[in-house]
Amino acid sequence: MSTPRTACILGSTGSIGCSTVDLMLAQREAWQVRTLVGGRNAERLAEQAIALGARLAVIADTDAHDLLRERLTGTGIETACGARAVIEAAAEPADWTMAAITGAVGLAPTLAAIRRGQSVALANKEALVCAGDVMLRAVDEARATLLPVDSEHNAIFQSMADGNPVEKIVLTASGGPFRTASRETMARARVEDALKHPTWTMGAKITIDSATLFNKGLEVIEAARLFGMDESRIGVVVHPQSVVHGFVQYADGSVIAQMGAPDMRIPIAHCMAWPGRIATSSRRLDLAEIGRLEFESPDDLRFPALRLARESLRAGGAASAILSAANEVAVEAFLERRIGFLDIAEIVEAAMERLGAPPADTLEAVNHWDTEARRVAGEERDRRETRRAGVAVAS
Ligand SMILES: NC(=O)C1=CN([C@@H]2O[C@H](COP(=O)(O)OP(=O)(O)OC[C@H]3O[C@@H](n4cnc5c(N)ncnc54)[C@H](OP(=O)(O)O)[C@@H]3O)[C@@H](O)[C@H]2O)C=CC1
Ligand SMILES: CC(=O)[C@@H](O)[C@H](O)COP(=O)(O)O
Ligand SMILES: [Mn+2]
Repeated sequence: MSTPRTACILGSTGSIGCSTVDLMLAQREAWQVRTLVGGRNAERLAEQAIALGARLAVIADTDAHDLLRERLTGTGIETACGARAVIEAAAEPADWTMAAITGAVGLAPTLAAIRRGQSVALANKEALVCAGDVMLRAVDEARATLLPVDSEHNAIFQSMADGNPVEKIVLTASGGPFRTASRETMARARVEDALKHPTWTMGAKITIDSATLFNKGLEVIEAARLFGMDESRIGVVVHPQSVVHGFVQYADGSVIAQMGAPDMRIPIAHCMAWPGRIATSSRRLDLAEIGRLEFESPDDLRFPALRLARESLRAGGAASAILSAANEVAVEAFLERRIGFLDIAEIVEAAMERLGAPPADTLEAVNHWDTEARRVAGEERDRRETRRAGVAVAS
């Protein structure tokens, strides 16, 4: 029997994290999970640490540490808490790390994992969007291997297997819950409506991003960074069934696509086994049962996110970091019912207009513009929230 590979899961308590834990439990003899990191969910983190026999469980929220310690008393599993402990945990030796913390807060731990120079399976797209140059430089310097978890990027990665020059890549988008909705319906959309993703089950932030199409915008930026391609060679097509995840077009006109059931355990398993493959119990595709695969162009008027993402790539510098940070602020405010659904893209556009595309080739600069974007987006959010409250009182 071969020696188990050691692993660390950042964001183990979330949607991607739980799928990764499932796969690791199904392959117990092949993996030794050393470190698990969660945000607030101490109960789930403790259960996972016990089930996997982890050595260390770290929780970002210091208020949740007592509960984590209590649940792990007598198990021999060490615990720690706070942002610094999360980064230190990510820097602990591990052959393979899953980076699945949501948002720019995942950047520092993901960079810490990259810097120790092993394999990092990247789900946390916001980190690559906000700090592309910094992250890719760190990958080169540490000779780390970055494996794309995001279903579309994993599909492209799998479809590029023959190493020939690529003419164009295409990412598919489900279109989200408002694919066929009118702008008026979208203006009135409630949190519950926006969280009804048609095909995937995911965390709240990415589910709202799918509804605005900012997820696809972030993914265009993610693809530009991962595959070193200009945005003009990265297409997006709406595909409501989420069966085809990405296409690669070659100079001879051939198009290679990857398909699979909409289940993240498939791309995660690909990253765990790469360059080999492992078995999963994920549902197999029955194309005759599905019957039809549809494709259509995205509507840029109802969904400005793709245009904004492309503008940010063309502008360069911190523009994509500003877009992503402002989007994080706006999505959080929408989930808290402080702003309307259409306000999300308007807040992002306003932050981009106000801050432009300043240089951002160091981590300090990225962090600075991330903070600035959150401040400016916060002002835009507050203005809109006040206006909404005024309208509500008047009516
Ligand atoms: N879900 C999916 O199918 C896909 C997700 N992705 C990307 O993967 C990432 C994760 O998504 P998803 O799993 O859906 O999100 P979830 O919200 O389900 O999970 C996020 C994880 O991050 C943890 N977390 C939050 N804040 C912190 C923090 N400050 N420090 C440490 N950990 C923290 C959460 O902990 P806790 O829950 O304990 O608070 C949780 O474990 C996102 O970037 C998303 O865009 C990409 C493709 C598909
Ligand atoms: C599973 C995955 O990779 C998500 O990023 C998914 O793509 C979201 O669905 P949308 O296509 O609706 O953005
Ligand atoms: Mn995706």
